[in-house]
Amino acid sequence: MNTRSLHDCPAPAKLNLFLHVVGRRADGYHLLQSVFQLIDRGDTLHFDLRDDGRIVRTNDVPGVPEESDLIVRALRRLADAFQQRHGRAVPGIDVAIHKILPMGGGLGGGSSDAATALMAANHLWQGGFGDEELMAIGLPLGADIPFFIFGRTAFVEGVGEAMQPIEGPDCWYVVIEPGVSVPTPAIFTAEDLTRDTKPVRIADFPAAHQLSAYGKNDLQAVASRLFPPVAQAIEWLGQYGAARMTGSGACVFCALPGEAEADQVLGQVPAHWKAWKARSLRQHPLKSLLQNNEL
Ligand SMILES: C[C@@](CO)(OP(=O)(O)O)[C@H](O)COP(=O)(O)OP(=O)(O)OC[C@H]1O[C@@H](n2ccc(N)nc2=O)[C@H](O)[C@@H]1O
Ligand SMILES: Nc1ncnc2c1ncn2[C@@H]1O[C@H](COP(=O)(O)OP(=O)(O)O)[C@@H](O)[C@H]1O
Repeated sequence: MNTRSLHDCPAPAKLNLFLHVVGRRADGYHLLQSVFQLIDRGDTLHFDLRDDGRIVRTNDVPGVPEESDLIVRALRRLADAFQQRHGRAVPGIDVAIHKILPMGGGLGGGSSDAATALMAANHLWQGGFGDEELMAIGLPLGADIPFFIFGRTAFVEGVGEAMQPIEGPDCWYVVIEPGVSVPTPAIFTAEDLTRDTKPVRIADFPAAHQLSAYGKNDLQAVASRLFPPVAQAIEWLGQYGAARMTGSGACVFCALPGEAEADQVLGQVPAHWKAWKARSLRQHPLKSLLQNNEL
């Protein structure tokens, strides 16, 4: 295995099969309950060691300056932790990103990129940090980062820090990108957001194959009001099953039992929406690749 580079590292998207707002913390942050499901579509990252200690993003990402990129910010935090633990600076790293996930899509793209960067750089730098440590480094930058490092279908509580593995569905999804970018703060500050859904327990969940239709997304009504294309996509996709929004939007998904059924729905999607299919994943593909030394 090449010890100086890791190329073609996957940063998969997630879907929130349901997302309940069950309360609010004293600091204004909302307490959530959600099932997070990984899917086999995502960004791809490439890493090469440097020898000058610098952390460099080597390509442009429209709308995301290098300094504010979650990848770069996460790697800086990892470099600080490395310095503290090992008493020396990191070697540095180049990161190239091939971005296909939409921003403000509720697919967790930025968080997944950051999680992949933390896992890959920890490997290349031989940082020796465990998953729990990487999760703690990532959490202040994005609530979804710990989930991507956890890397399995999970029941997530709190503000994204409490996770339990669960058995997820084995199915296909059709996902519509309604063409708008939803800013998460606008949803959480809305007056009409309901914040009092009764907490659920894993014991309440239906069988795994029915999980994609369980519960609801409490952020959906507000997002639909503020961004009408979200409501239109949910209504259209609802012809084919339980269609709902992921995260704070804007993307909308519907579970289908197989690829053929997903292809059938995709063939009908109106031309003004971008849409695609993806399969549910049981495990984060980068974790499997690193564990099996396959990169
Ligand atoms: C709701 C989720 C579900 O996955 O949405 P997506 O980002 O995936 O769409 C996440 O928890 C999003 O968490 P995160 O990605 O950290 O949100 P940010 O954009 O940093 O949060 C922006 C703002 O939303 C509010 N916020 C966020 C998360 C939360 N549990 N309660 C909140 O009240 C806060 O005011 C915060 O300052
Ligand atoms: N590497 C990155 N990829 C995507 N977005 C990023 C990245 N770094 C920072 N961001 C910022 O995070 C915001 C949320 O992006 P993203 O995580 O893709 O959406 P969501 O949280 O809705 O799933 C973007 O609008 C962007 O400004």
